[in-house]
Amino acid sequence: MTQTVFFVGLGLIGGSLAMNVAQREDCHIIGMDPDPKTIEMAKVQGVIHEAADDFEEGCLKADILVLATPISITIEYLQLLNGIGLEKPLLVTDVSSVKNKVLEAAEKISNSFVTFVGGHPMAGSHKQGYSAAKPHLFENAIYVMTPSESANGTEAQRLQELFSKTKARFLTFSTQEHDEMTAVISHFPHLIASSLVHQAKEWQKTHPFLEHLAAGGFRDITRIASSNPRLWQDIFFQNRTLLLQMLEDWINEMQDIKSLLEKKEKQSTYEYLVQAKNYRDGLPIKEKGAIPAFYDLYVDIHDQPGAIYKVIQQLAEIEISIKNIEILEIREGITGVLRISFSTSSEQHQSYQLLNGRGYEVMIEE
Ligand SMILES: NC(=O)c1ccc[n+]([C@@H]2O[C@H](COP(=O)([O-])OP(=O)(O)OC[C@H]3O[C@@H](n4cnc5c(N)ncnc54)[C@H](O)[C@@H]3O)[C@@H](O)[C@H]2O)c1
Ligand SMILES: O=C(O)C(=O)C[C@]1(C(=O)O)C=C[C@@H](O)C=C1
Repeated sequence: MTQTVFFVGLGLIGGSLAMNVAQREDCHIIGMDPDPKTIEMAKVQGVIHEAADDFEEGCLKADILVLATPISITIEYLQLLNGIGLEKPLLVTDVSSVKNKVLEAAEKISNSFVTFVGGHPMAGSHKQGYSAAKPHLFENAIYVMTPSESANGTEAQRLQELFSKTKARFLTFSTQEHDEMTAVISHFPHLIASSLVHQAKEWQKTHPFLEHLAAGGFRDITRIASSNPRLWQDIFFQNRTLLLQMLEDWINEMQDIKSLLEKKEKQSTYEYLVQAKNYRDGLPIKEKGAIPAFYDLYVDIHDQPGAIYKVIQQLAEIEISIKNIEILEIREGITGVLRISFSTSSEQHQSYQLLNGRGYEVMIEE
């Protein structure tokens, strides 16, 4: 049976989800977005079948509503649902990175046709808008569901089925649990990344060459500071209480590290680093089903035309398929590092043997 899905907000997340739903044959998709170019692109690509200019108009036609707008706007839309004269059930979900106020607004909906199940696909990018959307964005990512009081397991199940093409892994948490965990592993790190960039900017005033050294580690740790500032302002203020608490903990921790350095406590400093390394190395990056099982190989290459092609060609000759390839650092005329990811450890080791044997500088991250 065909169901009508109404996407409000077709940016990075809404666009990527809609691309997955569009692969199904049982869905009619309506899209709404204030950006006319977005609507045009989504229509041309067959990601939406129809555009709506009005929220109410779309809701009246829909069986499922997906709110993929900035969080404060999502809350405003939820508040509008009471005033809409629905004549059939409407399953509502969102994609917000912080859940407490969204659920609060959803619990206030008295319209008996509406059931709300919160959602948060835990993958994204520092890019924004429909042009950055891609159907495989959520492959192997965790997709958190936060059902409201009135939802039974069936509705969450229905959404999982709707988004099954994403190949995400669905888990259910309470909003509190969700917001605490995302504060630690997503929102607070973002705040720190932005602060590190500010620190570098300050030091550049007295060290003009500094920006040219900002490669490798600095780039890795601050990539997310290039994200959409409006979106993150919203996230920080939606999760403000927890972030304030984490800042307190962080300041205390920085005081402890400062004291280790002041007192020249080399052994304790070493142990601090070892403990961090052990915890990070133990994160379930290679665990099947959690985050994708990638086996990485690092190959030094020279910044010369065809250098990357040559490496790939040699792997293709022995029929090794590459899952992902990334240039980590490449500066004019200097050696760069190619990170090649494979699906299996055996492909990783075979590639190591081959390239190492042919004189490449190769490293495996175990
Ligand atoms: N960016 C990420 O990494 C990420 C990851 C997971 C979840 N999220 C959540 O997804 C949501 C959207 O973020 P995004 O990254 O897709 O942002 P985005 O800027 O790429 O997309 C937002 C879209 O909403 C549209 N929009 C703005 N106001 C609107 C309105 N009044 N009505 C309808 N559409 C409107 C915009 O035109 C844009 O297309 C946020 O709630 C965010 O917390 C973001
Ligand atoms: O990859 C990124 O750029 C992200 O910041 C993605 C990220 C994250 O912190 O992991 C950011 C916010 C979302 O709510 C979910 C995912």
